[in-house]
Amino acid sequence: MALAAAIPGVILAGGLSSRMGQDKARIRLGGASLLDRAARRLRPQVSTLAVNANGPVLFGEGEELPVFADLDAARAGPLSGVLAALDHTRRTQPEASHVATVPTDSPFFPEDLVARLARAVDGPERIAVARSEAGLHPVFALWPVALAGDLAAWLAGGGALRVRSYLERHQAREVTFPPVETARGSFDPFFNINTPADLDAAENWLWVLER
Ligand SMILES: Nc1nc2c(ncn2[C@@H]2O[C@H](COP(=O)(O)OP(=O)(O)OP(=O)(O)O)[C@@H](O)[C@H]2O)c(=O)[nH]1
Ligand SMILES: [Mg+2]
Repeated sequence: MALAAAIPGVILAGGLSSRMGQDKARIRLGGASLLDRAARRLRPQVSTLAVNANGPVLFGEGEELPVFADLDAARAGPLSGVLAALDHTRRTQPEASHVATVPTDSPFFPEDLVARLARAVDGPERIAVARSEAGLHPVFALWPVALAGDLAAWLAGGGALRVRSYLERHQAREVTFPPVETARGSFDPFFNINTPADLDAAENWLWVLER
């Protein structure tokens, strides 16, 4: 199946950031917020861009984007954001077959993420998800709009909240991405900032990359 060229993108920023202790989307890394960084990186890869968040969103120097919240207050983890993304896409871009999601807290994700995931999609109900040496990265995925009803029923029916369980249920296609090579060694392109220590590590990799 040739995926329609136009794939919308959504940045998932609806979590609680409890390990960081403050909204991760607003945290600054090398002079830009994590949200602005994610937007800058995803923008060239998608047709339109929006943000899933459950509180106020701050666009610093970045482009102002449409924001939509979870459909209910359950805060059932990343799948709540995915469901909201499917609903948003169905309403705003009825012609799109899939929507791409990335989290707000992984500033180094691949610049060919969406293109490579799209090549793995072989049908209108196929999910494609990213993998690297570090493992599976369940929120870096292309989600079929056709699964909106199925995912809503899965969450409402008390289906497992783990994204992995939902990916297994639908036999998602996995696409493996290589490490980022630098003069100081390699690191995972899906490096994820959950804690203040992770932020320090990200500052170091950014410094190395900009050298
Ligand atoms: N919409 C929505 N997104 C969520 C929810 N929980 C997590 N996410 C998103 O899922 C992705 C992975 O989340 P984590 O980094 O594990 O969680 P977090 O809630 O942001 O941070 P912690 O509270 O420290 O776990 C991020 O993009 C989050 O914004 C939720 O209940 N609703
Ligand atoms: Mg995280």
